[in-house]
Amino acid sequence: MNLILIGFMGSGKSTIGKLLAKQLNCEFVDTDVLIEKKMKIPIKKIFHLYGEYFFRRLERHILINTNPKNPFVLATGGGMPCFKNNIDIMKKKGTVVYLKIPKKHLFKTDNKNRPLFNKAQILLNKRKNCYAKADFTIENDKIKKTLKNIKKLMR
Ligand SMILES: Nc1ncnc2c1ncn2[C@@H]1O[C@H](COP(=O)(O)OP(=O)(O)OP(=O)(O)O)[C@@H](O)[C@H]1O
Ligand SMILES: O=C(O)C1=C[C@@H](O)[C@@H](O)[C@H](O)C1
Ligand SMILES: [Mg+2]
Repeated sequence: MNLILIGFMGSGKSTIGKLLAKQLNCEFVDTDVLIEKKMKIPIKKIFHLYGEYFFRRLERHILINTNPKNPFVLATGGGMPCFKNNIDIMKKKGTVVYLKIPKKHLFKTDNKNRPLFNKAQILLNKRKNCYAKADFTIENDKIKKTLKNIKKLMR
């Protein structure tokens, strides 16, 4: 089973994705990491130099062209599912899980390297409907519990 984690910036997609892949013994792919490797500069700089639309197109290209041969866990960028029909592409590639940040954690994480964080509340409202298209929603309160809950979905 392929798992695709979506959710707002700082919701834990990369953290949970990495741990989950280890526990499930499958491949872990993080689209933000792939983009930084491809461009050889941090995401913040990509936004600064080329703008958001460039980044979104690059993200979509990475999504379409990332097709691991083995079962995988894919951690995505926070805005990826909400651009064009990316969410439909994701749902064709695997089971999409929306990692929801509990209200008490929202805005507490270190987000200085996330270029869009200053408009976080507006963005979150805009993206709610898109995130709701995921196959499942899991609240990421405690890491251990989140991992357990995601694994339950796979039984
Ligand atoms: N359940 C949790 N409880 C407390 N801290 C958490 C939890 N899940 C993740 N974190 C922490 O929150 C921070 C953000 O997590 P992470 O980088 O995995 O988010 P992300 O969804 O990948 O963000 P982005 O969209 O910007 O890539 C990290 O410092 C991580 O250790
Ligand atoms: O929510 C967003 O739009 C983003 C989240 C991060 O994962 C990165 O993809 C980038 O900082 C943009
Ligand atoms: Mg991440």
